This record gives sequence, C-alpha cells and structure tokens, in this order.
Amino acid sequence: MDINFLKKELSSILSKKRYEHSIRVLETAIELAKIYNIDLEKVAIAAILHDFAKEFKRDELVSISKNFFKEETEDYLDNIEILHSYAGTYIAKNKFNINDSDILNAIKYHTTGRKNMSLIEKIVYIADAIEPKRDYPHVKKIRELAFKNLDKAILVEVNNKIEYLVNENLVIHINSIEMRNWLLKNKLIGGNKL
Ligand SMILES: Nc1ncnc2c1ncn2[C@@H]1O[C@H](COP(=O)(O)OP(=O)(O)O)[C@@H](O)[C@H]1O
Repeated sequence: MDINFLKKELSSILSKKRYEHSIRVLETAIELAKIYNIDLEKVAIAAILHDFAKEFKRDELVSISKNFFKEETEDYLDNIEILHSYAGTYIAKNKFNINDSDILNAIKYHTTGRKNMSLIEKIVYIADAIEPKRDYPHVKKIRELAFKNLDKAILVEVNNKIEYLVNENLVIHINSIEMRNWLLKNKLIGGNKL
C-alpha cells in the first residue's frame, strides 16, 4: 500500500489541523514501531488512516455505525468521538480494500483501547495520545514512558483520560475500563507504582 497515496487521500478530506495531527501520529507510531519491532508498513497504514472519518458528519457516522457495527456501537450512538473510529475502519476496508485485521483493529480501537490489545493497537493508541503537539497534564511523562514501557504509558494515559471524562461528566467507554483492568490484572506494568 502506497503511504503517499493514503496521505493525499487524507489531505483531501481533512482540515489542515487534523491532517497535520495525523502525520505527527504517523511519525510517532513509526518511531515506536522501530523500538518494539512491529511491521512498519502495517503501523503506517493504521496511523495515517486512524482519523480518516474524524470530520464526517454525525448522520454519516451514525449510519455507518448502525449498519456495520450495530452491537458494538448501539450504546454510544450519541458519541461521535467514539463512532469515528468505527467509521474509519469501515473506510479502510471498503474504500482502501484493507483486510488485515491488525490494521483494522488498530483503527477501530484507537480512541478507547480494549482489553487484549495487540502491539500494533497499543502503538497507534498511544501515538495518538503523545504526538509532539499534544498538550495535557502528564503528557510529558506518558511520552517518556511510551518509549520504555508501552503498558505503563497506556495505563497512565487511560487513568488521565478517565479522570478527565469523570470531571467533565462524560460517559466512559467500557473498552477503556476493560483495558485498564486488563493492564492491572495481568501485571503488565511490572509493579503498582506509577
Ligand atoms: N474512552 C472514552 N470513553 C468515552 N468517551 C471518550 C473516550 N475517549 C475519548 N472520548 C470522547 O472523545 C473526546 C475527544 O477525545 P480525545 O482522545 O481527546 O480525541 P482527539 O483525538 O480528538 O483529541 C472526549 O472529550 C470524549 O468526549
């Protein structure tokens, strides 16, 4: 798959701001993929396409979700931030003929994460959270951790995200809770101290 072709397609559909974010996520994901020995092409495709549907209209996101991801999205149809990940997966599969489940899952779970995430899913998830222009409490620490201990970085990130969602009185996607419990339960973080 030609990454430059995907970049061009993306630039024609996204605002400059969101397109540039996607490029930074791509670059960050590639850096991480090199450290963690993950297929660079797969990571690149998932990272460049992760936000393809971010600026789709609500109606379109709801329609794709209802038609193609009915059970997975039925509790979240009013949350377009969640739906764009599913719509992105749909586009990857149907517009770009991507059938690789690693790539499709990395796009699908980039916002919420999930339990039993693969390495490529983790890399795209955390690259989205730590790309160089991200600026929120603890981002520096999460960025440093990502290059040393991916699971620990994700745990700190999801703790942070959950705290934000609670403070804003927003729904927390069940996949994020399950991902957090999974990381803790499997002691993937090597000790409890953060
Ligand atoms: N795990 C989650 N559960 C529920 N809502 C979420 C979750 N993650 C993100 N969101 C929703 O998406 C919004 C943007 O999330 P964020 O990760 O900051 O996206 P962006 O990549 O656009 O910066 C949040 O304000 C929240 O409404």
